[in-house]
Amino acid sequence: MTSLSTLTFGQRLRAATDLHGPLCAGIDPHRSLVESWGLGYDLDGLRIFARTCVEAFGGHVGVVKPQSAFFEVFGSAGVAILEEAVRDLRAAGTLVILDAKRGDIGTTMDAYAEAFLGKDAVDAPDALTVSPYLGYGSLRPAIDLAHQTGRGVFVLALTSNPEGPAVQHAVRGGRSVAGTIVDGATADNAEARSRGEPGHVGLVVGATVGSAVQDLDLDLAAMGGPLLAPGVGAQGGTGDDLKRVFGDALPHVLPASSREVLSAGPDVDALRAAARRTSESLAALLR
Ligand SMILES: O=c1ccn([C@@H]2O[C@H](COP(=O)(O)O)[C@@H](O)[C@H]2O)c(=O)[nH]1
Repeated sequence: MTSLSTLTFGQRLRAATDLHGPLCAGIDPHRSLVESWGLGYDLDGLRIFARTCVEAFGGHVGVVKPQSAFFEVFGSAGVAILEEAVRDLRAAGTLVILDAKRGDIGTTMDAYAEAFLGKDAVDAPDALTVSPYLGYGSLRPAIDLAHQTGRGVFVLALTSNPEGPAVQHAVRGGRSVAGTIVDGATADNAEARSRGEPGHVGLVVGATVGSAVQDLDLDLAAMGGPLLAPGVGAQGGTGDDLKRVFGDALPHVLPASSREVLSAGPDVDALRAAARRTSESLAALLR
């Protein structure tokens, strides 16, 4: 039997979603959520919140996306809790996309890549979200290192927030900014695509972006990598929105939902059941 660690990120992601469904469950310990679980908004509360999510999702949900910001708020001790969650989720067989949206000039990007995607990275996730707004090419160290270490990256293309279009829809030389990002990912996934396999470069396209994919003439189905779609649930994105936004790219979509699923906590069984219900209804819609 092939060991999981010899598989590429694209292959592992496909196996995880085939087994557990397409949901990417977020771990976003907002103050209001932590308090609604009856916990203090402090290190002890954060630790219990994270461990409860790990117990509910680990081995039961295919993909989990912790939001780094909510752990960084608590300084290095908060980051240690995040690292523990990443380690425990992966040990339970759940893929982890760390939502840290790193992006910088190439030489600094080298260091970010080593920190999160390198072979010696501490408690490294399976994939990292990255921001291309210093230019898609500035992400080269992360894209290449992820490929070498069997990990993935998710590049922001069309984000779910209302401020995104001002930058992402801008056109230069006849191509939108988002279009150049799709083109970059398509090129980086070409080799995997030629082998009929999913690529390791994914894109972030929000469930709330309306007709932008069609308006900007983006061929997401041909991109060859996964499409992480935040905005489902608390931001108003629905299953029908996913259908409208992604069209024939739907089979590649990984819908991400944090607050809506997390609001079923703190009971582990209730949290797990909410994730399972969401995943099942999304699977029926996407496949
Ligand atoms: O375009 C983007 C990119 C990332 N996010 C992140 O996803 C979750 C969404 O949380 P919900 O509670 O389901 O709204 C959060 O961590 C965001 O930072 C996004 O929403 N949109």
